[in-house]
Amino acid sequence: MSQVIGITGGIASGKSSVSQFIREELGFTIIDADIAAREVVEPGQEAYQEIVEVFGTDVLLTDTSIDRAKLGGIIFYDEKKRRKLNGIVHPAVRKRMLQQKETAFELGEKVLFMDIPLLFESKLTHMVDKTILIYVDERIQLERLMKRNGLSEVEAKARIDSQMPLVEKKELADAVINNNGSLLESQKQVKQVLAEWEVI
Ligand SMILES: CC(C)(COP(=O)(O)OP(=O)(O)OC[C@H]1O[C@@H](n2cnc3c(N)ncnc32)[C@H](O)[C@@H]1O)[C@@H](O)C(=O)NCCC(=O)NCCS
Ligand SMILES: Nc1ncnc2c1ncn2[C@@H]1O[C@H](COP(=O)(O)OP(=O)(O)OP(=O)(O)O)[C@@H](O)[C@H]1O
Repeated sequence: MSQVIGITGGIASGKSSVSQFIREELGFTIIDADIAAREVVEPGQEAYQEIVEVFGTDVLLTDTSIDRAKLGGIIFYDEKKRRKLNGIVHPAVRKRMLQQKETAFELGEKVLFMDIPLLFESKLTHMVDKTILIYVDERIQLERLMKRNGLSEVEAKARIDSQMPLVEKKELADAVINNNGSLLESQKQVKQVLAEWEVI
């Protein structure tokens, strides 16, 4: 029987690092919502035009692509605008991910993973059979986010605060990977969970 496992977490909690391990070391397909969200806003795509209509040409770079830093600087500080952007981008992302899932299953894959940051916030659990949460304490999340994106504490905090707290997500997930430690320790936990679920 085919199965979809959802990987979720918070911004900079380690989803991509864990997904990379599952793809490269364990050999599974990962469908990534962040990548889909980039593709559907490329010039010429449906969501692109809507973003320009709502947010104006101010959020475009000179090559006409979306200025992600600028758009982020708007929507992470304004819930109304964030909802507006989500309303434009999320339906297109869901559609794209479902197409990718169909293709993978048609190619004979039995288990695949979807990396969806806003799985619980957007109530997308119906898209997956089981959920794995990549958890970190908020202090570590803040530090890793500031470092990776070169953000100030205020900027990083605004991004974290735009999401459901990871302690709340813990209650909703089928399995929790504690990524406070090294990546190797997290990889061990992932293998343990997948072995318990008889996926590997
Ligand atoms: C605001 C945008 C332009 C900023 O782009 P940027 O390249 O800086 O960030 P990136 O897309 O890589 O996202 C990084 C992380 O930010 C968080 N995040 C992104 N969008 C949102 C959102 N609307 N609400 C809460 N958290 C978000 C996620 O944890 C995501 O993994 C971009 O994130 C975006 O278009 N967001 C709306 C679509 C969306 O919700 N994407 C997330 C999953 S579908
Ligand atoms: N166990 C770890 N130890 C040290 N650094 C880590 C660990 N896990 C992840 N990181 C680092 O923390 C940052 C965030 O990790 P990653 O990009 O995997 O998170 P993410 O959840 O995919 O983030 P986002 O949703 O924002 O794209 C990266 O710079 C990554 O190298």
